[in-house]
Amino acid sequence: MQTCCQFFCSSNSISERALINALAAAGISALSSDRGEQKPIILFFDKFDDGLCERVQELSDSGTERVFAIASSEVALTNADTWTLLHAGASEVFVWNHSADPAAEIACRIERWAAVDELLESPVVQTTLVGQSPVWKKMLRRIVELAHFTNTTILILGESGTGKELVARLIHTLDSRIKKSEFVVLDCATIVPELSGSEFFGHERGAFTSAVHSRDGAFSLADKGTLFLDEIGELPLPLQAQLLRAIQERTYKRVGGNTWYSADFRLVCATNRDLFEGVKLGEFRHDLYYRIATWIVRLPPLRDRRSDILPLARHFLRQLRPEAEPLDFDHSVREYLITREYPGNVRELWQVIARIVDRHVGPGSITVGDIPEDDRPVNGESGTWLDESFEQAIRQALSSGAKLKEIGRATEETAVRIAVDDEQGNLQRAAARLGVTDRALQMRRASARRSSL
Ligand SMILES: Nc1ncnc2c1ncn2[C@@H]1O[C@H](COP(=O)(O)OP(=O)(O)OP(=O)(O)O)[C@@H](O)[C@H]1O
Repeated sequence: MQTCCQFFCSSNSISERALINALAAAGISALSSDRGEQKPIILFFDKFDDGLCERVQELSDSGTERVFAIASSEVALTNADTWTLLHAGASEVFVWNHSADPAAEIACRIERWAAVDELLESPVVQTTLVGQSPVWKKMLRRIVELAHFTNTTILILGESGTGKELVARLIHTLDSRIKKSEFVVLDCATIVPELSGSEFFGHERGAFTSAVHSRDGAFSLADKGTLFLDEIGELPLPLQAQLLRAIQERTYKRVGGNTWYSADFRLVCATNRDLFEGVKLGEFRHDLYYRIATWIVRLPPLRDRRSDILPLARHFLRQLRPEAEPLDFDHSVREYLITREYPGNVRELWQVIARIVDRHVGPGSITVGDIPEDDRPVNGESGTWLDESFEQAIRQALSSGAKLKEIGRATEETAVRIAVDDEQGNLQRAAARLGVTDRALQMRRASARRSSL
């Protein structure tokens, strides 16, 4: 498979041509100039220094998601440097001669990343889980990779309404096991303790008074499929003990039976609780925790991905009016949706849109009059952006040594980025929101790009 990357060499010990030839032999065509494309980038260096780190940071901040930092020799890279580069945003850091064929190693990684990105952009992902914000995409990329290339156990953490169940279903959909079977959901918050054994393990006929027939439980139903234990943080301690063996060994006995059965399932659990805190408080068994938390994925709350609000709102609008002509929100409604608080996260946004749709009539855009009275901001609620969190951010900037010019520039750049993201790249609309001309916005963006290079 022919793959492509950008390539920057600041090494004197290996010639750029020799590296490009080695990469080409492994099927990677390396472009040595910056074409502004979102290709993986290889930074080849002789010496770790602050400049290298800043370069990695800039690339990663500007949206380049795959950066290789490759040292020409072991002396160029200490362990501490490796971690510093990873924290700055590098996806991979290694020494060129760490293996017999380093170019092939790079090719393997690029190939995997390309496969993950292809899945990420596929209709099955894009039409179920809406969101393009960097924090969301980063999380989703991890999910997609785990779902498709492994059958590992995954614990999904996140506030209520952040999409945990949807993500669990996506994991099942993308699971590449041959002969994959069902997605089985068990809500641990609603299990009646007396019937819990039967719910999980099934029962034999006559196992208890109402057991007139034998019955399969969740472990059996999920055989060759996925078992999703929702709200696992609500599971009472005695039940946690009962589940240990079945989860560890994938074997269980039905209630009232003596035969051991085995079930081959992928386990996905979700909770909005801080499970690790629960372990410390003795509310959640630590041995169970370590069995379900092979991989932990944290879903961001909606307030941390505000640029996804409008795309989500438009997605719900289409879902709620499948037959109708496409509609959009007018400027004030867009502003309202973006700035409103959503303690119930995406579910709350869905409900707001559902209420707006209930009220809307006519073919024109959705306007503020469509927002139900109870959802409208009370007087004085808008314009509260100069609040404590704003002060806190400025305080942090000052205490980390940032000067007024730098703070001003960062604030402007952030406002521009948010407006452009919120308006999905429509520069005219972003300029109108920012109160500048299109041309002024374009110039600002160009100068921000230049200063980040
Ligand atoms: N990224 C998303 N794209 C589209 N719809 C979403 C997204 N995230 C959540 N939703 C929708 O929001 C609602 C809540 O999602 P879901 O039930 O998966 O959340 P949850 O985290 O499991 O909630 P809870 O903890 O309360 O069970 C659903 O209607 C779901 O379809």
